[in-house]
Amino acid sequence: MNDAHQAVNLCPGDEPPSGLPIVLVSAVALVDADGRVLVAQRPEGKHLAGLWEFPGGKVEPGEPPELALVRELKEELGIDTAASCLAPCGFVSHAYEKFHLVMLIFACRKWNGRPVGQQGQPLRWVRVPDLFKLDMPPADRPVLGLLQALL
Ligand SMILES: Nc1nc2c([nH]c(=O)n2[C@@H]2O[C@H](COP(=O)(O)OP(=O)(O)OP(=O)(O)O)[C@@H](O)[C@H]2O)c(=O)[nH]1
Ligand SMILES: [Mg+2]
Repeated sequence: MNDAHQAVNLCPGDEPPSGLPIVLVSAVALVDADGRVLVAQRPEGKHLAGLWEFPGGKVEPGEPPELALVRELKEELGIDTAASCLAPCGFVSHAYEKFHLVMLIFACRKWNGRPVGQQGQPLRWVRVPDLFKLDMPPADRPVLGLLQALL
């Protein structure tokens, strides 16, 4: 056991603040009746184009994260849901080259409508163990562990 007065360095990899802007994103694990999760392929021309992601997007200033996600799900997938249908799962914090991403992850099992990529982005329903085989953004890896534990 650690002596309370003893200096310990538990996090030797910690670095000083990077000065990168923080970007807050809300994203969702949309879960169907078979326990599969929806992923979308990021459109051409966007950061990390071609990778499979959890639908969602940037939280606007003053916007509650749940409402940002309800808005994004309408814009990106054409489905309707509500803040009360979003269960917080966790978050990831990841430094990209030009910004630091803080992404809140919600699970959602109730929505109206059939998800269709509104910018033509391909969609796939994937079992959680199979998510590990997909090409996803580097920030998303810890999310898979979260989903494995929770779903
Ligand atoms: N939606 C989403 N964004 C992710 C994931 N993983 C990840 O690193 N991101 C990053 O989070 C950032 C913001 O996401 P976004 O591009 O969906 O934002 P958005 O829908 O508001 O798009 P816009 O800025 O073109 O309007 C992007 O740089 C994206 O690469 C993920 O699983 N889902
Ligand atoms: Mg988006």
